[in-house]
Amino acid sequence: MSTAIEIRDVNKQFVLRHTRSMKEAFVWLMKGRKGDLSERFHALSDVSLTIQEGETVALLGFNGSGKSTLLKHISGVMRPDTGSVHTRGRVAGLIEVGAGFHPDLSGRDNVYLNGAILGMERAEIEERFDSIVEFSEIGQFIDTEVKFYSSGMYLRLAFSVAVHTDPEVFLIDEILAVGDEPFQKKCLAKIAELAAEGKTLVVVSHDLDMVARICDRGVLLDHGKILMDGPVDEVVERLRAS
Ligand SMILES: Nc1ncnc2c1ncn2[C@@H]1O[C@H](COP(=O)(O)OP(=O)(O)OP(=O)(O)O)[C@@H](O)[C@H]1O
Repeated sequence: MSTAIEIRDVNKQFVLRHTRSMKEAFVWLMKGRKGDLSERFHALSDVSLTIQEGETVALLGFNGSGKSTLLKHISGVMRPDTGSVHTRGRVAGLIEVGAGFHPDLSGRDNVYLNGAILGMERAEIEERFDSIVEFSEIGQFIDTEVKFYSSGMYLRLAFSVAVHTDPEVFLIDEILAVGDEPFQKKCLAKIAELAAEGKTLVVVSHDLDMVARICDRGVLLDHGKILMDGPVDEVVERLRAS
């Protein structure tokens, strides 16, 4: 089995910009701009994680623990300040609803745009177009500009494009929550199918029962650090106990 995702010593800081009073800014200027008006915040601290091909991994933790930030590093939309992230094979991420979609274009044009962003050739998209639309159940709305879509409709199309790219690594953040129940079930069945085919999955969700069903391994994050890494049931139990 080979490595699908290799994360080594990743650190990521964000700058927290506070609103300052005129007085504070004046004092800061008078002191010769010493010190920093902004504060730095460690979103990820020395995170190392190796995920093998075919593993199904849940990133778990309380709000703000760094799960989405870590997933964005794996997808490549964020880069670490220090450390490295390597992935192998085609990566498709469902991280933010509507990301990679252009609001003024129709669903049809966005399938081509999003498919290209996810690394598909035009001929591949053409070949899979009908199947993408069928899975999404968008129907006649495929020729409507996506700015008129509901968040559930966005999700349907984005999920459908992503699974049709035939990714080796599939990343999913919370967003399934915006789909209605029948579509969520359909997505979960599709995700289980991908896992059974040996694809690598990394999932972020607060739905602990759902992740325990679809993932084997759990990684618990706390204040940007990995606190526990092991069988998903044990990690879920630890999270529930904390
Ligand atoms: N672009 C950004 N700029 C500044 N701070 C950010 C940015 N992105 C995330 N953060 C901060 O980093 C921390 C970790 O955020 P992240 O979204 O990774 O947490 P999470 O574990 O996914 O949380 P949740 O369960 O609420 O989705 C949070 O405190 C968040 O405010």
